[in-house]
Amino acid sequence: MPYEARQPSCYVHEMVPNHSRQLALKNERMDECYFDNNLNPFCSFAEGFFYERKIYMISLKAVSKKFNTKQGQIVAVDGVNLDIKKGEIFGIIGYSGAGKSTLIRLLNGLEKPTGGKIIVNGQEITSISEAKLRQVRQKVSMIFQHFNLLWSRTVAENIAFPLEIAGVPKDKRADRVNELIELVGLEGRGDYYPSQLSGGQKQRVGIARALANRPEVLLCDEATSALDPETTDSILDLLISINEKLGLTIVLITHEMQVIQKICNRVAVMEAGHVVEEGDVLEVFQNPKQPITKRFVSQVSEKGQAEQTIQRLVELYPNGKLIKLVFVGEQTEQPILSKLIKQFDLEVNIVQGNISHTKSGAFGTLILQLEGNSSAIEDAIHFIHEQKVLTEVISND
Ligand SMILES: Nc1ncnc2c1ncn2[C@@H]1O[C@H](COP(=O)(O)OP(=O)(O)OP(=O)(O)O)[C@@H](O)[C@H]1O
Repeated sequence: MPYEARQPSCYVHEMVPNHSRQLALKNERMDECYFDNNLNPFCSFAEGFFYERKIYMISLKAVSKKFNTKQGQIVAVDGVNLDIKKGEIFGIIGYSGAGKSTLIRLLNGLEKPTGGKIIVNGQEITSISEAKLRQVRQKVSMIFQHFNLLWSRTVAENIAFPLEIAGVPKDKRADRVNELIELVGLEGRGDYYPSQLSGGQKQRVGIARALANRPEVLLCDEATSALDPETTDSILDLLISINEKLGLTIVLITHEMQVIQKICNRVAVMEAGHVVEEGDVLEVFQNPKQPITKRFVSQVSEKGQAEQTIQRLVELYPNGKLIKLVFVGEQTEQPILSKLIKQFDLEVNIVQGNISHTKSGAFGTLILQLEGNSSAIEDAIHFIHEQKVLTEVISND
């Protein structure tokens, strides 16, 4: 249902009637309609409730894309439903072959779906003419992993290119190019050729060029995958600032959870052509549901990495008991291990350990495998407790 019920009292004082939009709503059989001061979202009064119409910049309804190849049919995108809000940064993550590139190319009409509907800024783009599609594309621009710059043109000429195509007069082009060069932090580089720029600078040119015709949506196709981590960070910062300054909706595809973590409001996880999980980034990080999402989240969370390591150790050391000791400060200097071996009739194997030194002291963990009779193991754990070392049993045989 496209409407969300609200208690009547919550919006009344913020709304002004808007007659032109009332006409638009007549078809939707609403009794009355009101708008907030920004005319967005608009609401209507019907059956005693206010309904807030959710405004989406992009909606995908049961979208599929199949390719017929010599080897048979490939279903690259399979029945995807997605709603991307105006002004948000939306990330689509998946491993290679999941269907991300195909999906993003569907959003600006570079690919035509074999099933379903795609609505961009209120316009259904799946069945419109090529001429109309070209207009939509001016409002939905794209940046690429390998920048796709014109190598024989300078930075300024690259940025001016979409303006030339759109028929913007020369003097206006020059002003807009200067504005864009400043926006992306390339002052003084206007006369350089792409070959004279670093990877990060090339992507800045790509971003400036994509923004030239004031798009409403920026699609980013693995835009930072060819960059080193530091440059990636600076390009992501630039995307955040553009999103905030211009209110631009950004849709990006990536296979790196760091990118999602750093800049996205919401994320969809793709696997084998399907969106298998979707939600606010924080929620997905805190409570990933699907195995593939858990794997992506573990790329970036220490907890996730530790869980993965422990899982591996449990498989590698199935006998006895695996215990984890956590040392903090002075405990790191105690000879616990030698006492343990001397006092108890046990096989003690060090499975993994690390100590990190920080300005405020040392801390570390040690994972041990204890093999022997069960009462000796219990006594040993009790002994470690007495030394005030935090102990956790992570597996029993
Ligand atoms: N033009 C095409 N013709 C035939 N098959 C295609 C075409 N484009 C994509 N595919 C196939 O569709 C599937 C999804 O590909 P897609 O490139 O969308 O995935 P991806 O998640 O972007 O992966 P990658 O990051 O490796 O590009 C793959 O099996 C791919 O081989």
